[in-house]
Amino acid sequence: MTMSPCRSRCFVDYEDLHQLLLAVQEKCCENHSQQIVSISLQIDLIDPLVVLDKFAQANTLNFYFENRSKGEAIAAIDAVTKLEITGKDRFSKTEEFIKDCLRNVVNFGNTNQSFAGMHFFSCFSFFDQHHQADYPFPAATIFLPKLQVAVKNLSCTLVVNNLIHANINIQTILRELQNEVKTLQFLSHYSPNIEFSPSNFNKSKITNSHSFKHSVSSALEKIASNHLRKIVLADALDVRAYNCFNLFKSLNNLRQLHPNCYVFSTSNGKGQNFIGASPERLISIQEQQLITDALAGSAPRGRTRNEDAANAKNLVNSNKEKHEHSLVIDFITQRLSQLGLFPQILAPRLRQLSNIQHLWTPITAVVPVNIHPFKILSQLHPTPAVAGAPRDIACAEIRRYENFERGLYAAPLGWVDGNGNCEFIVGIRSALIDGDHARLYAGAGIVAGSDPDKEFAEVQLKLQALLKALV
Ligand SMILES: C=C(O[C@@H]1C=C(C(=O)O)C=C[C@H]1O)C(=O)O
Repeated sequence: MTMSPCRSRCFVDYEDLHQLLLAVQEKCCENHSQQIVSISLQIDLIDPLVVLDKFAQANTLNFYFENRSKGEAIAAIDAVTKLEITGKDRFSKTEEFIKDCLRNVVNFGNTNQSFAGMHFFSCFSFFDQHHQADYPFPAATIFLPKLQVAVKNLSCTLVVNNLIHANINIQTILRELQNEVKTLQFLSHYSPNIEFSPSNFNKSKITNSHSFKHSVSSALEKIASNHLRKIVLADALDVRAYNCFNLFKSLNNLRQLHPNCYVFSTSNGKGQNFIGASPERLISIQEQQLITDALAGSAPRGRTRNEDAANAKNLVNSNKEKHEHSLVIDFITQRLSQLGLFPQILAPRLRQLSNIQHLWTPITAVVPVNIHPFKILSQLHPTPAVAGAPRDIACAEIRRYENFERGLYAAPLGWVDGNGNCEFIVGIRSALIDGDHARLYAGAGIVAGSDPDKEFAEVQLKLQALLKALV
């Protein structure tokens, strides 16, 4: 038995792996079938963003997810298998896809590590059908990556997934793994030196300020006539830069400027990326413990400590903001209860970000093993934090008021493993990047008492914070 020391922490028993792959292939030949072999290895600490930069190609599906305050980051590169679909049953179809893959897997290596084993990466659009025919992402994408590097609590895990069948060359798989491990070993010594040099750009508005405020006033009339209680209206900003946007640089800026947000990026394999820094967790499940955020009601951060405290106090005491917030809590608890869960509402608190602060109420529940995370996603998305109430009426009105496709904006995006652990966030404060062009998105919740000027200012505040990170 040969042990190949490839780095200080990573030992791959290539002989054992070779035997396993041959045995799996033999079975595949007998049954005329395919099988996934998922190899998990502990490796030296490496920045997953550096991995994304090194391995991501414009023509592959890639995913990046980082939560600095939790000490977690994941890069997922290229797909072993994927599903891209549209339509109402997109959540149940993606659930079936995962279940099919899980029936067909053999694990190898260090499976007790955090983020070991198969993880699926997924993004959805806000609506299940696009009105813009050439919108570059499907309504649902899910993929199992070929290569995944994840960090949690300063420990780093490499997962390499392979599809084994009769015609695959096992030697090639082993050689590729050796090369990947070698490349990662080299990258672990690499510390990116990213200069912050804003590039030249031109901005153009999708909605002018007058028409956004007009939409808010019109929505307020509908709220006054009881047609609606809340609607979230978004604005988009188009930016054309002198050079192509640098994904790596933008993500690095985002994680530095918004250290307590989820920084994310997902690609469509055709050259477009959807990226952002979102404060809003849709669901996170760890060993059946679910946590979700009711996040709605906002105020800017103050320029001084006193101003900041005054803004926070006004926010916490505002009946209008509290009403906007409670609509989200009510919806989430109702939906979780309909699934047979028993939601617990934790104490309300403030979520203070670098530029803005929000009312925030975490809600927890225990998830029975027979309820898949995607069932919960399909129940919760979209919450009144990004759509409104009643939900269906709000969604129909959003289509009427907004003159652009929301696409992946304000929709679920995240990962799920084979044991029902997952983390999905809401893709707000986000941008669609296409070469030298970016479309930035942000919105604000409108309820009785909203002021069109203030709502417009809130959206601009969010857009400017994003723009600062991108260029
Ligand atoms: C819709 C967005 O944010 C949502 C709207 C908020 C509000 O209006 O107070 C607060 C948090 C989010 O739920 C966005 O940032 O695009």
